[in-house]
Amino acid sequence: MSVSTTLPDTTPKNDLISATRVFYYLLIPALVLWYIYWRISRRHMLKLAEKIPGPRGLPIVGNVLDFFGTSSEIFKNIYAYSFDYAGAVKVWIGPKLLVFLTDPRDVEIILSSHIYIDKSSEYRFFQPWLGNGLLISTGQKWRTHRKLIAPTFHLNVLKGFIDLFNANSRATVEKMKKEEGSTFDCHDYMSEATVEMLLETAMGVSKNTQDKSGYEYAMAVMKMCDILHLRHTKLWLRPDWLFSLTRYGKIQEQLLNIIHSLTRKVVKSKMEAFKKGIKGSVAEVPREFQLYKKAESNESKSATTIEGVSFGQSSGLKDDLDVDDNDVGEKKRLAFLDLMIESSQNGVLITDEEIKEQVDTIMFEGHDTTAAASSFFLSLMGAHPDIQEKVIQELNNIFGDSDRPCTFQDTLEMKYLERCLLETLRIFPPVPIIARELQQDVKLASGNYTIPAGATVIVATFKVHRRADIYPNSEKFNPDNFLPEKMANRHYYAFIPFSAGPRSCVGRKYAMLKLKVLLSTILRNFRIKSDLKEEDFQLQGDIILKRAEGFQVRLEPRKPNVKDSIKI
Ligand code: HEM
Repeated sequence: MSVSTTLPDTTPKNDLISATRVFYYLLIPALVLWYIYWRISRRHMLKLAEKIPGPRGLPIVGNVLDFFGTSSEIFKNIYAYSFDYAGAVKVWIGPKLLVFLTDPRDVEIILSSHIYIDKSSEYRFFQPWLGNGLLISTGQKWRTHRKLIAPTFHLNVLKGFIDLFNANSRATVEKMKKEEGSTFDCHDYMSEATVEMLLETAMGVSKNTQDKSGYEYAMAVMKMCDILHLRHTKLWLRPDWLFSLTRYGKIQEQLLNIIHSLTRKVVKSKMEAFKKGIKGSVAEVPREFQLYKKAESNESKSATTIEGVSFGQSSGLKDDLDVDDNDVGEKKRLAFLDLMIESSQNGVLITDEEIKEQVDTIMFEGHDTTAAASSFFLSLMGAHPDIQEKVIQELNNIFGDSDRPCTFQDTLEMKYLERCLLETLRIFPPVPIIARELQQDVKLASGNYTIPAGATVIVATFKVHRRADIYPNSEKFNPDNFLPEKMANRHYYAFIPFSAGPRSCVGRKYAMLKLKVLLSTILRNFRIKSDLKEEDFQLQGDIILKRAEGFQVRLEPRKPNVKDSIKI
C-alpha cells in the first residue's frame, strides 16, 4: 500500500466549498430577515427614539465604536457628547437603546418614582459576586430587605461607631507616615481603611477575622470592578458562556474566591458569637478611643443630620433614612449584621444565603465608593492649598493643639470640611452614572420626548453635577457651591451623589460620618501636596470613578510625630 493513501487528504473538496457558500447564502438573508423582524417588533420604540436627539451612528451597530478604547478614552468620548445636547441624549449600542438624562427635572421623574426602580440588565454581571443583594434585587424581595436594612444605618446606630472610626483613622495615619515626603497613591490606604472600618462597624467583627489585612480584599474588589467594566464595554465579553472561556472568566473565579472567603468568614464568626449569646460588635476599641459612651450623655440629642445638608428635608422630601430618632425603637438600634442574624432566626425575613449576599453588597458598596471619595478629597486638597489651609484652620479652631479623638459633636462643627466634601462628591461623584431599565414609557419634563419601554435610562450624575447653568464655573472646585443660600436655591435633584428617592444609598449618613472622622484625622496630621493640578486629573469610570493615573499625592507632617499623646 502506498504511503500517500494512509494520510488524511486535506485538499479542499468541492462539496466543502459549496457547504461554506450555502452557509453564507443562508446567513445573509437570515440577518436581513432578523433585522426586518426586529424593526417591526420594535417599531414603537424606534418611533419614540427617533425624536430624542443623539449622535449619528452606523446602521445596525449604532454608536458602538464610541465604546472602543481605554476606560479613560470611553469616559471622555461619552462626556464630550453631553456638550452637544442640552437635555436627553440617545445612543444605540447595536439593538440596545440608551438614553442619558442630564436635566434635574427628568432625573426627578426617574429617581423619585416607586415604579422605575428596576436596575438595567448590565447589573446582572454583578450577580456571581453580589447574588441578589440590595443593589440589584427588585420587587418584593428588594422592598422587604430595604425595610430591614435601612434602619441599621440610622444615626442612633452610627453614633456608636465613632470610637471605631477614630481608632481606625489613627491607625491609617500611622501607616501613612512611612510615605512622608514621597509621591504615592493614597487610594490603597483609603481602601484598606474603609474595608477595616466596615468590618468592625457594620459587620461588628474584629478586622483580624481574616488572616490578611483588608488590603487583599480591597485589591480583589478593585480588579473585579475592572472586569465588570470590561464586560460593560466589550460586547464579546457579555455572553456568560463566552466570558467563562476567556482568561477574564478564570481571573474572575479567583477574585471571587478571595472576596467570598472573607464574607463567609465574617458571617460564620458572627453566627458563632450569636450562638454564644454575644451581641453587638466584638471589635475591640483601644481604651484611649473609648469616647462614645462618655460623650453620649453630654451631646445634643436634637442633632438628626450628620451632613449639614438635609438631603431633601428642607424641601419636604424625606427618604427612609430621614426618620426621627424617636421613630427607631430599641430593637432596631442594632448594627447591620447583628440585625440580619437576629432576623434570620425565624427564617422568614431573611435566609442564611441572603445574609451572605447582603454582606457582599454592603462590603462592596460601602468600601469602594468611600475609598474613591476620600482619595478625590485628598487629591483636591493637594491641588488647592488655599482651600486646604481653610480646612486646617477650622480643625485648629475645633481641636486646638489637642490630639484627642473626634466626637460626634465635632463632626457637626466641621462646616467648611463638609462643604469641601460635598463639593468633592459634586465634581467627582464616585458613582458617575445610575442605570435603570424601563418597563413602561416615560414622558420627560425637559422637552417633548418620551423614552420608550425597554430602553435603558442612564442618570448621568457626572454631567448633572457639571451643568454650567446650575453651577457657575462648573468645572472648578469651589466649596462655596454648598453655602446654605446656594443650596436652598438649587433643584433638589441637581446634587445626587448618593442617588435619591426610594432606591437612594442606604449608607449615605454612614459614609458622611466616616469620611469626616477619617479625613479630619488625616488633615490634623498632614498637609497634602500634589504635583498635578485638578484639570490634569485623568478620569476613568470603571463602575466607580477613579483617577486613571492613580491618586498621587505627597504628605508633609503638620506636627512632630507624637505617639500615645492622646489627651481626653
Ligand atoms: C461616598 C460614598 C458613597 C456613595 C457616593 C454612594 C452612592 C450610591 C449610589 C449612587 C447608589 C445608587 C446606585 C444605583 O441605583 O445604581 C447607592 C446605592 C447603595 N449604597 Fe451607596 N454610596 C456610598 C457609600 C455607601 C456605604 C458606606 C454603604 C453601606 C455601608 C452603601 C450602601 C449602598 C447600598 C446597599 C445601595 C443599594 C440601595 C438600594 O438599591 O436600595 N453605600 N450608593
